[in-house]
Amino acid sequence: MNPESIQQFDLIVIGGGPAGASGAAAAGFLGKHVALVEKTCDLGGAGINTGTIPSKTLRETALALSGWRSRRLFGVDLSLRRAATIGEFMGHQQNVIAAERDRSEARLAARGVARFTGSASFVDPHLIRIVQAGGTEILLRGEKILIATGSSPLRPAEFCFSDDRVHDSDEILLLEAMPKKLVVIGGGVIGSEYAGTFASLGVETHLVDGRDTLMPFLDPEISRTLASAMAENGVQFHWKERVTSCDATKPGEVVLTLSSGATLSCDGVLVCAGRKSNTDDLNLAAAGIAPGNRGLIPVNGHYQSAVPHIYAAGDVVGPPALAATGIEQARVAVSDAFGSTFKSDLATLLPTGIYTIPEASMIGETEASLREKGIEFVVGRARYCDLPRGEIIGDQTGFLKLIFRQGDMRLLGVHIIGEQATELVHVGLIAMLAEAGAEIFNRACFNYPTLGDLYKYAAYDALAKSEQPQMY
Ligand SMILES: Cc1cc2nc3c(=O)[nH]c(=O)nc-3n(C[C@H](O)[C@H](O)[C@H](O)COP(=O)(O)OP(=O)(O)OC[C@H]3O[C@@H](n4cnc5c(N)ncnc54)[C@H](O)[C@@H]3O)c2cc1C
Ligand SMILES: NC(=O)c1ccc[n+]([C@@H]2O[C@H](COP(=O)([O-])OP(=O)(O)OC[C@H]3O[C@@H](n4cnc5c(N)ncnc54)[C@H](O)[C@@H]3O)[C@@H](O)[C@H]2O)c1
Repeated sequence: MNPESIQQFDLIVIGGGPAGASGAAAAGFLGKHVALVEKTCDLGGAGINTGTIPSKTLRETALALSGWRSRRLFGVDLSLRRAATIGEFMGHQQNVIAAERDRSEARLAARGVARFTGSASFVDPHLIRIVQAGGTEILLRGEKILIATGSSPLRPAEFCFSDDRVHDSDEILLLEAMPKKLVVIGGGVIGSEYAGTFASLGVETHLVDGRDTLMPFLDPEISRTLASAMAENGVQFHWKERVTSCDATKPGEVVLTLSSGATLSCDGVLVCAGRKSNTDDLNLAAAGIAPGNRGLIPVNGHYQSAVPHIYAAGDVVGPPALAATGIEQARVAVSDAFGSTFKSDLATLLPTGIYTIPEASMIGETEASLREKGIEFVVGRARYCDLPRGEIIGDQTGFLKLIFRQGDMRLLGVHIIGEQATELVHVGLIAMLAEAGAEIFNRACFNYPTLGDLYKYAAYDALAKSEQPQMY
């Protein structure tokens, strides 16, 4: 190819998911000449197309169709009296996805980002080849490069994904009929979220996990409460089990054999057994980058790879592998690449929001992490059902748990399960960023009746306990 036909950019972003789109927009905001290359026709990656947005929308649709939120309201029974159709279940998410893709395109256009469609790979550390659908090739040269190619579901060999009853978390969005009995493999975040969604629709739902604790990174009280709430919602757990074989040779039922020898027959299997980085097609060797385990690209605190002008952000660099964090990582990368102070570091406090039924959320320290560090603490709790707002919405299991440092009562950790947990956590997040303690909740006047008041009562609970210094 004639070198004059190679287009030059200040930044080439590979991947149009949350991380790539945010990095490209940030560089455009800084006045840089930016190209964004996305392999598929649609912007959005797992964030908009196959992960975050569809799964959250399906959950909300399932809650509405099943009348789940109103089933505990005295004298009101809006619970599902007929099976939801697949069309009812899937329709809303398709609209939400389309609207969010349009917003993402518009943001990039507003920042003057040039869009390319095709699969990108390295020719040399500055030169990127794009292969388009018809086989046409385009070459771009970038002063800086941001890799944001995301991740894909792991597909363990024992599952026959070629069968249309066996799905990963991408394919579940292509369901053409509602399963009667679904077995979800993996009680991580994806498996737990989808198990709750399907169970709330009345699908017989089984969850198989090799461990014996639901999401062990959660506060143990939250994890236990979540597991029992999910069981009450109809999820049947099979702990300390792995699938050793998946027989989909017969029509009708798929038969799964578990490590204990037990079998489970079902008409739907959803495998949520982790994810791997999308780096196989990038020809990273030509860039001088050696990926690690599951294809992860090693980076420093500014998301710079071993090759100084090449950055990587989002799922492709590994945990926490969230849309929330990928977006911020890409902004840090772009700031560093162009010497801007716009965003020098990733926030030290990163929330976790889990859209199970019920929701759970956390930020900061756990009791276990504080014990490990030898820091004395006081825990304050407030239950949804002890507040009028909790009573009004009929949330009988929800609670907020605040962890304060003994002595100065500075807030160190927030753990919530219940309605709006993923929103409520932000009150605690801001208090923690402001380095505030229990006193801020004493001073604050919250709307009444609200779930915000949980913070006040949990703080009062902790203040009362702090009179007797000990570890609670
Ligand atoms: C079911 C599910 C639910 C989730 N729920 C949440 C949630 O509630 N909250 C949350 O914060 N996170 C959630 N996540 C995680 C979140 O979706 C990811 O962390 C996020 O999408 C990662 O963004 P990314 O930009 O790094 O990668 P991706 O979103 O994976 O995007 C990468 C893009 O790069 C493109 N690409 C790959 N290779 C190439 C190439 N060679 N050339 C050009 N383009 C390429 C891909 O086509 C893709 O569009 C969820 C994930 C799943 C699967
Ligand atoms: N709300 C959110 O923030 C959100 C929602 C969904 C996904 N995500 C992101 O998606 C990523 C991946 O999630 P995931 O749930 O697929 O993976 P994961 O690694 O979190 O969980 C996988 C689970 O599957 C189990 N497992 C694996 N193989 C198994 C087997 N053969 N038999 C039985 N159990 C098995 C593991 O014990 C584990 O509990 C996470 O990193 C998370 O960051 C985030």
